[in-house]
Amino acid sequence: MESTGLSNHNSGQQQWLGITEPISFTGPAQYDIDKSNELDKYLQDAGLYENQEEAICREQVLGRLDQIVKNWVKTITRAKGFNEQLVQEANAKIFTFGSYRLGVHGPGADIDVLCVGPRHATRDEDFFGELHKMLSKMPEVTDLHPVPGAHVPVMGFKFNGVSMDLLYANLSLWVIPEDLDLSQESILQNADEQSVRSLNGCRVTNQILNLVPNIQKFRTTLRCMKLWAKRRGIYSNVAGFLGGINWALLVARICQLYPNALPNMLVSRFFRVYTQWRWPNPVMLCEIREGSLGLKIWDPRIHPKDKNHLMPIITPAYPCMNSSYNVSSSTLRIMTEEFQRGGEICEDMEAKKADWDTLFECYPFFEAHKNYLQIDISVENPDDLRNWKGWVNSRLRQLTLMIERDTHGMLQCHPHPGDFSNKSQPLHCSYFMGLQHKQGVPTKEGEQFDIRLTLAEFKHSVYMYIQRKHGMDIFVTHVKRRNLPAFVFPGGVRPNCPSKVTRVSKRRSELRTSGHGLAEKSQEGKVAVFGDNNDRKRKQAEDSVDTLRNSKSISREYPSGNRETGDQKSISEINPLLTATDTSSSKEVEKLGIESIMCGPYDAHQAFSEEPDELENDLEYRNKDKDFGGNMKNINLNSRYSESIVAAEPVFSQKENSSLTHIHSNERLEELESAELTPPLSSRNYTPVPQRKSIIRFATLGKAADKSS
Ligand SMILES: Nc1ncnc2c1ncn2[C@@H]1O[C@H](COP(=O)(O)OP(=O)(O)OP(=O)(O)O)[C@@H](O)[C@H]1O
Ligand SMILES: [Mg+2]
Ligand SMILES: [Mg+2]
Repeated sequence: MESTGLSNHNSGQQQWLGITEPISFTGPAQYDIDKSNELDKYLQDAGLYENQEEAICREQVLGRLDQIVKNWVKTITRAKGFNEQLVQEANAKIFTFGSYRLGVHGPGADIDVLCVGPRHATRDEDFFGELHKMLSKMPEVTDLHPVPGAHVPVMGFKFNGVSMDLLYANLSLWVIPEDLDLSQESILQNADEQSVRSLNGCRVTNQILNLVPNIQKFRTTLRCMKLWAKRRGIYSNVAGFLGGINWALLVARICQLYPNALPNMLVSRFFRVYTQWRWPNPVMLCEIREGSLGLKIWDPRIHPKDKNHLMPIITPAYPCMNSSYNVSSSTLRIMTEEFQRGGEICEDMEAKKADWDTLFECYPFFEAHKNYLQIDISVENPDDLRNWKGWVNSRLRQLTLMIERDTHGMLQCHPHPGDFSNKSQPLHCSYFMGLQHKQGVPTKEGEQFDIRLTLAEFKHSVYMYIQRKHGMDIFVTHVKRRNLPAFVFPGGVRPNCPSKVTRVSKRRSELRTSGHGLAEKSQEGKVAVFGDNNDRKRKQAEDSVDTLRNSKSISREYPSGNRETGDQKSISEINPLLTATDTSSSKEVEKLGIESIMCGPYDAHQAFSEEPDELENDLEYRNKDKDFGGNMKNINLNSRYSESIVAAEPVFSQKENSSLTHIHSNERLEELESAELTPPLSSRNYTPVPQRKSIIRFATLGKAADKSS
């Protein structure tokens, strides 16, 4: 049985959850009560909650699905010749997990469901065979899409219009009891790898709910962070950002660290903690247990590959794993900037200089860069589009890694997590990536980057899709901002003038507008965020806690928490490290608190002495685990990539070339210009959209080059 994680330690009168003591037991001030109510309303107005009718529909669908798997298991038990008693006893059961189980799903979200079956109900023959056949005959079931070869095999479909991801765990039990408890470790005994992975989702979701001090506050905060991450373009596991599970774990840890905080406080502490977090120190909700079954757990001290993880967010159920292995240095940098921006806006909100709208502003992706890569894909048959899209989407992360590798990190990629399509071309779809010169590094006179080979290599790897059909094509082009196709803009209409400059983090704007010495500047910026000014604000907030203690006005929606410990003294008491500091400077105290929770057996300096090699690691992982249903042909990609990575010769060249990147050192902001048209290296019968150039050339042409910017 997994531990509930409730700590026996007492801090004053408080029990707490997690691997360290909380940073603060402070409860809400009136400001927090108001702000949390405002946030609730914002989330409701944003349409995040489904209505009663939809909720009932989901429950009915789940009831029907449970009946279906129960019928299925009886059918296959009988067909296998078992006696009537076993047929009667034969049982299968469904469990929900993911955002639906956590209670943070929005209208239209999928329901993640695990079907648990007895030992004689096999995955390949019975689940992906017989059950698939039964579902395919049901009129309520549409879009049935089995992916038996995936890392976590899944059957996707819609049931009465509700999207479902159905996994299967084949247990070693002959009979599945109705009150089966998935939390017990023995459930994993003799289960195959896929079953262990499939069970993991439910076990993790249950543990998260056990490990947060207040589920309702966790839910509201998580809904907020999910909406925020989607608006800021950083919600996507496959693109190298974070997905639902990762956001849930990050929020859950904040809930542990601030057990009495309301959602608005949790949101601001989220940004504060994760801006200061020294990755790759892992975020964990509980200790990583070794367990008794010898299953592989995340441990960079033992497994060299685990050292490559840049932003480890560890799942809390045995066998503990890192849920965010897709994060790269680029996506980590982008997310860190967003955390910084979020933190600054929360502080401005306290000063009444910003509101929730400011925080949730959409990231202006198509205004943020001057240069983009457009990745167009096409098929000949509508049935092929889903597979080809899924495959290419799962490979795009390679492109960013390859470009950054081949330009020695001087060109940075910013992937857009979504896809775009032009209504007039239903068999096409496009992905986009922003390109920018590495921030904070002065460019050299005449510096050029040639990424043609990189693109060719990428396309070559994409074309190795083993299920590739005739007409499945990909075409990559460089586009300047002014030449972006209209279909990427809302309503398919290109805005006449760029939207009002949206709020970026102070750190990012410093990096954009300064030349040399930016790394130091960003450090200064960071200090400033947590400097004197904030201590003053924090003091004000805590003063208002005291004021509230004497106040009778308590909101109905968010009654203020236990305030017995809501003062600075209690923070000092709970954490010996904090007692050594000047308690009048509570922000500094919190900062030390954040530092202290990162120490431990997985300390970054100890565990991560080697330079990570994301690309090699990722390719090896993908190649082996076939995480997107299709297989790659068996060629040794890894050794080839490793050679490129270690190559002493720079990949970029100084000589004149029709497809080079020129970045002149005396320009602060690079301007990129399309090259003369050169035939594409591998365009395979695809007709490019006019105006775009097939080969990439980047040139700094001075500030006047891009009149549209
Ligand atoms: N990278 C991963 N590592 C571990 N578990 C994962 C991972 N990706 C998905 N899962 C499991 O599968 C569940 C469902 O994944 P899904 O992508 O549907 O996200 P979700 O949490 O349900 O959020 P969403 O609202 O986006 O659907 C997760 O909650 C998690 O338990
Ligand atoms: Mg889901
Ligand atoms: Mg899902």
